[in-house]
Amino acid sequence: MSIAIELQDLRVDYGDLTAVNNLSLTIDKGEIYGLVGPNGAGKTSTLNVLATLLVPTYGHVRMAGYDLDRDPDAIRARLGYMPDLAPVVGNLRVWEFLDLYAASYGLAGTEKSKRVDECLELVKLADKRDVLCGTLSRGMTQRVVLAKTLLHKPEILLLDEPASGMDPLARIDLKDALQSVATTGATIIISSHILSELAEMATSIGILHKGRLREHGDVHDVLASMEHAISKVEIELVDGREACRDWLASHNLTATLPEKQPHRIHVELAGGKDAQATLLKDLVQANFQIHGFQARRSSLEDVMRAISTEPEESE
Ligand SMILES: Nc1ncnc2c1ncn2[C@@H]1O[C@H](COP(=O)(O)OP(=O)(O)OP(=O)(O)O)[C@@H](O)[C@H]1O
Repeated sequence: MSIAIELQDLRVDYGDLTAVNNLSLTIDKGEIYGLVGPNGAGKTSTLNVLATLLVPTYGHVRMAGYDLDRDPDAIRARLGYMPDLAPVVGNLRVWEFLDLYAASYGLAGTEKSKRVDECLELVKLADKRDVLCGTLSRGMTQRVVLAKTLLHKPEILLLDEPASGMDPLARIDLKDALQSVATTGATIIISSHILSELAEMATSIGILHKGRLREHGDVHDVLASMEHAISKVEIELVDGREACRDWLASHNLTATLPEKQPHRIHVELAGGKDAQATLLKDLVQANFQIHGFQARRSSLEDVMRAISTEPEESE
């Protein structure tokens, strides 16, 4: 598979603040890559560099076969960028809005109207062709802007928080639209601060925290690689739930007591299977009557939280 985007040691400083810190990654052609991180992680700064809107402090960027520092115009011509909350013109019909932009890309006549219709098909909005942009829902508006971003057949699409504020159904429509765009061979980067939102759409993810890439790869591989770092267990006791909670607290383990399950305790552990086995052994030795001990799968948000609370790496 050929590489669409390559970053080497990308760094973005704003004065004393390092927003992106030696970021290196490669993204294959046709991938939907999710860049995820909490607020301030450096996602927008990274996307702004890729969109050629921000000159990095240092680092090497290669996109669509061109070096960013040598051929920014060649990259721009192959790039589609959709910022968060991109505007539409409310009193234009969907096709008119797209037609306007298609003309600005130099398309004319039947070629122009054909491309407008193709893009509407790609984002699954052909039936909204004649609707006024101002009457569309947020999810549909985002897809109209996506259609606009596709008009010039970009090889690389950069979408900053495209799903923010969307309800689950609108996210499914966006996911379907992105998947159909990816089948045309385009490479897509989408950013979000919500990992589960991206996991629905992305083929791979990179988790950014304080400008550094903490995990990177296939969504399921990232989860699996984190299983050694954190795990959750559900303990079911015959009785003595509060005493067990106090015992766990005295061993620096945080437990939650689910309200509707009076005999159960949820515990978060630093560590995977070994840590779970040790905990079970210690609980039995401390004479707690264990009725059940079940490891629970870490959610994507657990992974995110674990990464956010990891100690800082030294420079
Ligand atoms: N133009 C700027 N000048 C100074 N600091 C900036 C500038 N832009 C961003 N920052 C800082 O750089 C860090 C990374 O910001 P960035 O917007 O890239 O992160 P983000 O992951 O996109 O966050 P968010 O989801 O909040 O937009 C933050 O601490 C932010 O305050």
